[in-house]
Amino acid sequence: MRNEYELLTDLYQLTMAQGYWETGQGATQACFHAYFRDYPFRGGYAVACGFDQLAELIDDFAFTQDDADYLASLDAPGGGKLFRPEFLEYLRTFRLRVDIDAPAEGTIVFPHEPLVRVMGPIMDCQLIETALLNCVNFETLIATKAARVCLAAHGAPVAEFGLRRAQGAGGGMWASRAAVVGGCASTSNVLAGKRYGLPVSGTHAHSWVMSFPDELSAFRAYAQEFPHNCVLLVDTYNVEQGIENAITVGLEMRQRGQRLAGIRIDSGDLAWLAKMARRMLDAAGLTDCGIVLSNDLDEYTIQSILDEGAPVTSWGVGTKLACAFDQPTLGGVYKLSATRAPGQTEWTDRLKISESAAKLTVPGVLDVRRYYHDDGHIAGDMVFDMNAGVGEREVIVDPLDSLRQKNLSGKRFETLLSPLVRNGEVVLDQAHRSAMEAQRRCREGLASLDESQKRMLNPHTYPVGLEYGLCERRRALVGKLRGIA
Ligand SMILES: Nc1ncnc2c1ncn2[C@@H]1O[C@H](COP(=O)(O)OP(=O)(O)OP(=O)(O)O)[C@@H](O)[C@H]1O
Ligand SMILES: O=P(O)(O)OC[C@H]1O[C@H](OP(=O)(O)OP(=O)(O)O)[C@H](O)[C@@H]1O
Ligand SMILES: O=C(O)c1cccnc1
Repeated sequence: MRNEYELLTDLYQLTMAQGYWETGQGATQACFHAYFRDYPFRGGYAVACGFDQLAELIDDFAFTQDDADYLASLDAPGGGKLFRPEFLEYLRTFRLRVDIDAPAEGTIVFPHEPLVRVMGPIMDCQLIETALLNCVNFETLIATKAARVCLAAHGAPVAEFGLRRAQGAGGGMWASRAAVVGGCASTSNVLAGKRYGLPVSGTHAHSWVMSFPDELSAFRAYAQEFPHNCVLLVDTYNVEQGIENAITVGLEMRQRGQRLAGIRIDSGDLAWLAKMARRMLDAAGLTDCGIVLSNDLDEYTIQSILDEGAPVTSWGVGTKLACAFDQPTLGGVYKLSATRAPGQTEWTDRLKISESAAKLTVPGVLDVRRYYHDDGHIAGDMVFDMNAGVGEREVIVDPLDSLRQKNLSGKRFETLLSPLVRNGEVVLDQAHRSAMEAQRRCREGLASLDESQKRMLNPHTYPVGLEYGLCERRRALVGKLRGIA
């Protein structure tokens, strides 16, 4: 079945499109940027994600006769039809003509810098706005949550278990992929594994144990069936008794030349129980049997359990990861920053002024330079206008407080945005769209952050600023628009 992404939008995008088409305004070239304003989860970074989905959206974007028939059926509130038949006829042959640039998935990103740049006829740019924000906002949020959870786990593998609690099937699919981009070693979501090439993993449920006359026979049956990846859930009735039964089965497996891979504890005081389990397993000689913990975990409970010295081999994290439990949205926006009349070469700055400094937009056709210290840690991000370039003094100015400035001259840098779509065609090859490749990039990106930016409590704020000349230009434009310059 087609995804029908062309209709996965707010109605006003389509009514504006008809207006643009009718007035001839639709041919005006526009530049939009998607960005977010606040660090998710009160953290110190975010993990860019959702661009594979965005590429799929662009690939599939076409209005069918069925779409046109549906739109033709919509009544205008005051009477008559909402859409003109000539416009719907135009949509039938419409092809997107946008250029889209974004950082590679898995790149570490920060508030107030462009996460996606879209350029093309203004009508085209707006027709994709809602669906673009839908996938980039959600996936960036979940990839960031996953990175936080995995950092808290200190390298022990985290399996994503959230599908059953995710926000619908679509949310579950994207959450599983984004969780792996953010660092999860695997997902329990089989369709996501198939569709996105993610490692899948799993243990067994309490129902397996409950369906047998007793726990020991349930464990024995499971070990017979899955001798190569046997993780036994020990908390169906009594954890201590469950561990003893697992030990019995583990020793039987050893006699057959097999290994009990682990036990899973899914309730109670997980730190206390994990320590008890380790003592019992070691005393029985099963020192190579791992301990998997699950049950309503997130980065905070994982940190607390590890702070208590719990000997944990791996983690299963579901609900609080797949639903971004403590912050359900990233709040990313999509703002017009420049326009160009048909046939012209020069871009005209566009600015939205708001009483709140945080909501003042940035004009121009923007990109980001990421500067590095000699030791490989990142030093600061500069938002600059691609057409104006960067002045000789590589100074960034905090967009919310112009007194805060930082000189980045002489440091090594890279530019973050790279081509994803050109003239409506996806140009990023499949290899660069892989979730596992994005996971590697995310790991490297997290290693380039200072520890102070990764801590959970009041992390250090990373310097992101406007290039000095761009900041001055914005200041002048604000004055002009307010009639004070
Ligand atoms: N040592 C620990 N430190 C911090 N948090 C913990 C620790 N052990 C367990 N937790 C967390 O405490 C919460 C306990 O939740 P809850 O009371 O629902 O668990 P439970 O008693 O096992 O019941 P249920 O069977 O319904 O899951 C979970 O979020 C779990 O992750
Ligand atoms: O706790 P999460 O992070 O969401 O991880 C997934 C949970 O899903 C399963 O429980 P189940 O759905 O059977 O419910 P339960 O809470 O009663 O264990 C599993 O045993 C985990 O506890
Ligand atoms: O495989 C598991 O252990 C699993 C999968 C989904 C949810 N809870 C646990």
